[in-house]
Amino acid sequence: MPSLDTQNKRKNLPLPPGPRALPLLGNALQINVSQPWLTYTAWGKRYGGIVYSCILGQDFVIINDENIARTLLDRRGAIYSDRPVLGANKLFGLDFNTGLLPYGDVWRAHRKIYHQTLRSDRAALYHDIYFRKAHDFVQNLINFPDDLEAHVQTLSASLIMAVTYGYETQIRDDPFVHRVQELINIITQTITPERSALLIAFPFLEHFPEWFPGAAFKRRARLCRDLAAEVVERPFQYVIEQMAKEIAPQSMVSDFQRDAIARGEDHQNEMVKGVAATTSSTLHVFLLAMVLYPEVQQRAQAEIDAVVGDERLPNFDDRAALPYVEAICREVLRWNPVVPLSLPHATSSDDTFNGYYIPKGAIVVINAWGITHNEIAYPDPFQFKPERHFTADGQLKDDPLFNNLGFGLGRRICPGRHFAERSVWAAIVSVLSCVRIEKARGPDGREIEVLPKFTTGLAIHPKPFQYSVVSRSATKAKLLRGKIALTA
Ligand code: HEM
Repeated sequence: MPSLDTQNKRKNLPLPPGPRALPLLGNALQINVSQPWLTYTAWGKRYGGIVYSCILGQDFVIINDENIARTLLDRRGAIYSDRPVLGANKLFGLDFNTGLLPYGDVWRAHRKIYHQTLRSDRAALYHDIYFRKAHDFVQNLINFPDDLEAHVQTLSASLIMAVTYGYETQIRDDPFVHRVQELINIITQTITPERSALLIAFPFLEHFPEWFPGAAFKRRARLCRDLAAEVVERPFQYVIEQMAKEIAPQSMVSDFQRDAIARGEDHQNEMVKGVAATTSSTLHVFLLAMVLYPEVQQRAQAEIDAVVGDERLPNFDDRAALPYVEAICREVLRWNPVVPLSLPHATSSDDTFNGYYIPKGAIVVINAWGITHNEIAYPDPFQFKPERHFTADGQLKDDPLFNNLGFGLGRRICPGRHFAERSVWAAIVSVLSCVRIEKARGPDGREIEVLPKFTTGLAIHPKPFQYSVVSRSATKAKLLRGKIALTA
């Protein structure tokens, strides 16, 4: 049942179709809370590309169709670029985060910084760093194959720390990487729009004491606030101290601080926080796919061997000559988008679309998972098939990685996508070039089957699975360890 406000304002226009709602609760009980994208995909099949639902009085518009998503978010950006005001953001000390800011001047100032430091030509300046970290990652995989989760986290957090703050993390077990990861786990598992609808509906929950039964989220909130303050402030202070001593290496923060000082502006600390989860989860998905699809791995390795040979490691100059590796990167984002419902958008004014009324303040959910699992656009959607990204005459489709729906849409599209797609490509091509990822074998010598299972939340990643890592070439292993020069 729509909120009273919505009912009063919609005049004669219907809301988009959707499931019948219960009084007060709305559709709250019909949603699979741990995997809401499954519910939304089922609703999409029944009601179409745009669906209305209501949870505890909060309007939700769910988009299950890429064209509709692009029409509304890309072409009507002035209406569809807000974020829902989620009580949980403030409670968890995350209201500083660009991804959660309302559409307005503060958000614009954040985006300007991202644009200055992460747009395509700037992201290209970090090529050395992407590969240096990718090579550390492959070495970690070879030396400590049981610690996959720690390695993907180290890779993504250390990339971000190096580029953002000029801070070199340890190759393994960096205490700062652990803190960032703790924060990310809380953010991605606790703060979903569906859970936050509870706080919107029952704001008094915020005031329950921490010891109150059922108020466990308040304890997590306090932990999250402390972590967020630490993760944001500590590295920023590090840069400021290094700058004062005139020994700060080049980084996004130091560059930006120098510019800001030159322009006489206040110092700002609005850099990348809490985004490491997406890059690491993407690599996690890639490794899972390689264990499950050895024939895909073999084909990619044959392509790399033919182009790169055994005497050097791949670099960005090889990219155009490796279309199958490119298709693997696209398929990783399609097969299991790590932010399955993107980040929720919200409408900042009323709108009409195809004769439907879209209320102001509605939470707009892009069901990226549902769209990339549509059987018509992607036959056999659960199969990992890089071949689907080629045209019938064998050309890679004109659909570059940085445009992938997995990076969101419209004015809130991921500003880190150029950085992310380059660092993910560097890691994927380095892994494929140097090692084979295989199923692990049990004591009887038989392969251990892998059944893909995922965590839940705003950003998801595969649950631990068993695999083994086999070095493909002694020369490349030496190149990785830096014993011989890295390029031919
Ligand atoms: C494979 C890696 C990544 C994926 C799949 C990804 C995906 C996304 C998605 C789906 C959104 C929401 C877009 C929308 O609302 O329509 C987003 C937003 C965002 N991403 Fe990424 N991202 C990745 C890496 C990064 C990196 C490396 C950075 C920064 C260095 C970054 C910074 C951000 C920021 C700041 C936002 C919020 C933008 C806003 O609200 O205006 N992301 N990302």
